[in-house]
Amino acid sequence: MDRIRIVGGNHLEGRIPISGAKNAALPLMIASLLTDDSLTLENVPHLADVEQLIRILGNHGVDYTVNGRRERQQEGYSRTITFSARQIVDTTAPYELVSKMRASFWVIGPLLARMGEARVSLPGGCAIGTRPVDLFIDGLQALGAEIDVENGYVIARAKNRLTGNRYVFPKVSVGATHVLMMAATLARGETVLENAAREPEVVNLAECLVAMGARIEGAGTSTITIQGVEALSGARHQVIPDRIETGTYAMAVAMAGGDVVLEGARIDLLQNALNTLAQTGTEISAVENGIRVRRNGTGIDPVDVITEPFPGFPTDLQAQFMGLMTMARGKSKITETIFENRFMHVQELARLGAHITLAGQTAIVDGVTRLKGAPVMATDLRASVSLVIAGLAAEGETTVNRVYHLDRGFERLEEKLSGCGAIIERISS
Ligand SMILES: CC(=O)N[C@H]1[C@@H](OP(=O)(O)OP(=O)(O)OC[C@H]2O[C@@H](n3ccc(=O)[nH]c3=O)[C@H](O)[C@@H]2O)O[C@H](CO)[C@@H](O)[C@@H]1O
Ligand SMILES: C=C(OP(=O)(O)O)C(=O)O
Repeated sequence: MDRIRIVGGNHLEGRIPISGAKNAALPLMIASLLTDDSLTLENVPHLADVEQLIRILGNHGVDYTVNGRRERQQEGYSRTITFSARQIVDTTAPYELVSKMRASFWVIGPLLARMGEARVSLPGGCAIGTRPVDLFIDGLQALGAEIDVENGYVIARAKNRLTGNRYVFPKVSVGATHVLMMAATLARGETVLENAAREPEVVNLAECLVAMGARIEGAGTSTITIQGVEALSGARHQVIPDRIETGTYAMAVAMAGGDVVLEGARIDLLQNALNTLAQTGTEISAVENGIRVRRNGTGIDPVDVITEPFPGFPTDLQAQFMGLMTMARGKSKITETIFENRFMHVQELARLGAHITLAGQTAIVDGVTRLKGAPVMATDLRASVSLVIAGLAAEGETTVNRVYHLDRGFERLEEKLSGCGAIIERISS
């Protein structure tokens, strides 16, 4: 199993290219199931989750070409991939595939809308908490689907096409918003989704669906209106830059000190997190085609955060921000409201010398003046990168084990950081 070895202490100076967003690419790839035409996606990140979803879509009959070639490209950052679901050969998404990646449950929306049936394994829990699907089921039922849950599978049928309806989400769900929006594009009549997620990834998906011929208004607000159409066509669409990768490297610069331009990053995608980072004493400015992040010689001021749906502070940056706060000049409170078990990095940060106590959904971080390198274990995607951030400022050597978590969501992390002067390498074994 690969490990990442870091020797802390170097400032970061230079440029880091920001990749396409994992959390936008995955639903966009799934949207290819809605049409028998080709969907070309530009700026698709080269990540384990993307490769896994290619396998899952392949099981349904989706073919793909990478930059015009059938084989997967070994070199290069984010790629252009064309997906073609000319024929859906299987409407079942089996446990063996869905259990490997939670987002694959989302195939239920397009399969049901296009084929009138879908049989999709329940995703089950994951390290950061339970991942319920009640809102997906409620919402699809509101569109007229008949749904049974049997033997760990959600079996959905809509033999006479889905029918538009008004659905009010009882709580904000990014995944259920993606799925209901995709399903409603092919439903009969109008669907109004209220209390919908406003995340940039929802907007990116809506724009792609519109390019495919869907009629959608209001994406990015909490009310999305969709007029169903008979069929969707192919399109060419670009994945937005990854706001979580952007925030992660911004926090890495804040932690290690230095001056880095995040190339291709967009401030509007993570205004709240950048405002929070600015309060720590980090300088953030817009530059041509990117964001400049600087912290030189000043200490890190403590700032409290509460994770919230967009436009609030994202749960996917909570662990990284906690990594930064471990060396702040005082106490900060970090409250997680989205997932019930997203604090597994606390124990590992403590191994590096961090002082953190947990009180329910809040972590109280008492900043220390130095961290010391140690072997640590990645427990989930964002937790693992918080350990990398801490390792960049820790004295001596930190080894992050179970790097496959990082490979789900960070393209060429060690190359991007070492390109800015960090001592970081992957040790393959
Ligand atoms: C609102 C929010 O911040 N969503 C995050 C969530 O999206 P993801 O789509 O994974 O999760 P949801 O947005 O659906 O979940 C938000 C909340 O709703 C609950 N829920 C969800 C579906 C359901 O049927 N029933 C239910 O109760 C979840 O348990 C959670 O507490 O994780 C992603 C990966 O970390 C993040 O990128 C998203 O920003
Ligand atoms: C936890 C994440 O992904 P997933 O929801 O696919 O597990 C994430 O992107 O931080």
